[in-house]
Amino acid sequence: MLKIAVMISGGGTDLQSIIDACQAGKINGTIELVISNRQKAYGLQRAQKAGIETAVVKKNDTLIVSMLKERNIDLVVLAGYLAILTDELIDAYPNQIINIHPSLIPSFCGAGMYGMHVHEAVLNRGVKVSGATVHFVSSEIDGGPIIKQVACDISDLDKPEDIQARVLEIEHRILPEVVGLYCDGRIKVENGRAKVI
Ligand SMILES: Nc1nc2c(c(=O)[nH]1)N[C@@H](CN(C=O)c1ccc(C(=O)N[C@@H](CCC(=O)O)C(=O)O)cc1)CN2
Ligand SMILES: NCC(=O)N[C@@H]1O[C@H](COP(=O)([O-])[O-])[C@@H](O)[C@H]1O
Repeated sequence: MLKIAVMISGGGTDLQSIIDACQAGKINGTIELVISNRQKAYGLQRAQKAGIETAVVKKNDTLIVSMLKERNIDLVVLAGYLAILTDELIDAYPNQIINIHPSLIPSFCGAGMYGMHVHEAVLNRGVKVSGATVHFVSSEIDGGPIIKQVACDISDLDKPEDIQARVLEIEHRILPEVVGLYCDGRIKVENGRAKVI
C-alpha cells in the first residue's frame, strides 16, 4: 500500500473522490496527510471526518517536504491546491506529484488559470468541448507529463458554473482512477511522456 498526501486549498470534492475510492478498496494506498494552504478550506473538515491527519502550511515548501519525508509519503496529489510549488518540493518528489486541472491542457492553463477563472475563459473563448487533465507536476505550471484526459461537450452550456459542474463530474472519476493506477505501478514516464501500462 502506498502512502499518499493530498494538498488542497478549497472545498475538497476532488479530495473526497480519493477518500471515497480508498474506503471502497479501489486504491492500493492510504491517505496519510492532507495539507492546506488555507485555514478555512472545507476540505480539511472532509479529511478530519475521514480520520485523516491534517495540517495548514502557508508558503513553506521546506516544511512540507519535511512533513512528507517524515511520513514516508510515496505520492503527492494536488487536488485544487492553488499555489505554485517550488523546485525544492518538486525535486524532492520527481514524477511523484500529480495535479488535476479543470481543462484540456495545453488549453486554458498556466499562471492565473485556476478554479472558476478556467471555466470563465473557456466560455468567453466559445470552445465547444472542455474537460479535465491529470498530469505530473513540473517546474512549468501545468506543463508536466499528461497522464489522462477526458473531454466533455459543453456546446449546450452558457454559464461558467455549469461548465464547472460538468467538468467536476469528470474530475471525480479520473483523479481516483489515476491515483489507483499509480499505486498499482501502472504509470510510466518515458521521454517526457506519461503512459499507462
Ligand atoms: N510548480 C508547479 N506548481 C503547481 C502546478 C504545476 O504544474 N507546477 N500546478 C498547479 C495547479 N494549478 C493548476 O492546475 C494552478 C494553481 C494556482 C495558479 C495560480 O496562478 N495561483 C495564484 C494564487 C491563487 C490564490 O492563492 O488564490 C498565484 O500563484 O498567483 C495557477 C495554476 C499547482 N501548483
Ligand atoms: N489549476 C488548479 C485548479 O484549478 N484546480 C481545480 O480546483 C478545483 C478544486 O475543487 P475542490 O476543492 O472541490 O476539489 C477543481 O475543479 C480542480 O480542477
